[in-house]
Amino acid sequence: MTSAQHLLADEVTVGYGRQVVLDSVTLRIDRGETVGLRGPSGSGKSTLVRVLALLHRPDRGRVSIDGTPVDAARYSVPVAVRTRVAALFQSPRAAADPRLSITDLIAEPLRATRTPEPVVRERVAELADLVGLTPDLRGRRPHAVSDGQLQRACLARALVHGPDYLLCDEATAMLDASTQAHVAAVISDYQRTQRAGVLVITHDQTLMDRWADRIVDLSGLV
Ligand SMILES: Nc1ncnc2c1ncn2[C@@H]1O[C@H](COP(=O)(O)OP(=O)(O)OP(=O)(O)O)[C@@H](O)[C@H]1O
Repeated sequence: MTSAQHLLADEVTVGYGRQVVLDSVTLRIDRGETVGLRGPSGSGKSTLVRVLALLHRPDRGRVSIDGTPVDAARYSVPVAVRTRVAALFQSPRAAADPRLSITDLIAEPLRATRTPEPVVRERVAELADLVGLTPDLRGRRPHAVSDGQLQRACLARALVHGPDYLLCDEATAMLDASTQAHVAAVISDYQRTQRAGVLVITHDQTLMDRWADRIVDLSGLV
């Protein structure tokens, strides 16, 4: 019997105060596929991403990774499990610590899991190359690079542990056309070569149609 290879939100319910945002929603992302998630503004797409990324614990229901249920929030989950899932959000400035250099930003998740420093340096250089960050940019801090360059760094950081699942929440929305195309291409290549499962949220219907293997509508997931 082959083991399950999917990231699953299973009958997940989330409310903020009295507002129920997700009501028993089930969504499955298989390894090797790109799922597009759409739904009206405010329908809970970002909330579902935070639940799947183990950043928000649902009120009911659960997330499972490759068939193993995850019942705790991110930092109570063992490293080997939580590093299987990474997320990339719309605003790199909100996600990046302004005190860190681009290199340290990418390295942060590796250092947090006590990776030996020579391995950190090698992996950061490899990923910075992959996302197109030239060496002159790597010592700069976030205020000294563009949004597009910072989002490339956030993508490198998201990939640094080699996640099996990557969640992209409007990750290319703030980027100019050429950076958007490059970031999307890096994610697609990663998805193919690592057989990763990818979730994409974008308001750009053309990009969604091109990128996703299948598209699910959040309003149809209850
Ligand atoms: N931390 C929070 N506290 C209170 N309410 C929240 C919080 N986060 C989201 N909400 C509310 O939950 C609802 C769903 O928000 P969410 O961002 O998940 O939707 P979305 O589908 O991603 O929207 P959009 O397409 O506009 O980004 C909205 O009404 C929002 O105001």
